[in-house]
Amino acid sequence: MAIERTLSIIKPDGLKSHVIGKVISRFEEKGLKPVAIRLQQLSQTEAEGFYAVHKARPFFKDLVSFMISGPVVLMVLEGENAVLANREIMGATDPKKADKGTIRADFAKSIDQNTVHGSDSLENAKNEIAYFFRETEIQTYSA
Ligand SMILES: Nc1ncnc2c1ncn2[C@@H]1O[C@H](COP(=O)(O)OP(=O)(O)OP(=O)(O)O)[C@@H](O)[C@H]1O
Repeated sequence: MAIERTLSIIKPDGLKSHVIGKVISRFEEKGLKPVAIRLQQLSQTEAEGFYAVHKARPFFKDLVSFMISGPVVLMVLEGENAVLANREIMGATDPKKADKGTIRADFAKSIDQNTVHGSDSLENAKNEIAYFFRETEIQTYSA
């Protein structure tokens, strides 16, 4: 088992529905430690840059508008197999298809307002963490 870091974002709908604490608890309960946390209003340029891989997708414009519709919580999560573990805790992109007990099944309204983002590979996690955090903003701690 490898200790990894991954980027997690609580999207604007998660803040509007007041589930920041519940979402973070889901991670902590499953052994993913937040080692950096910041509340931030993303600019349009930051959101477009973050989702640049989706630029050609039909939902890109709406995705960017949604991501700047209010502040988000940016987090680095650390733990065993953190990238995959986070994806499992989040559930499928579409909350209607997400397993019961996952964040998206329990808190998300729709595929476009799906409460959380999580890096989908270790390589993307490294890039996404570096997109938002300097190494000095990440503070690790043991049990
Ligand atoms: N068909 C769609 N209609 C509207 N929005 C979509 C659609 N597909 C994806 N999205 C939005 O774009 C985001 C990125 O899509 P992607 O396919 O990378 O999903 P994901 O990896 O599960 O989500 P994320 O990257 O946010 O963790 C999704 O989280 C969702 O908010």
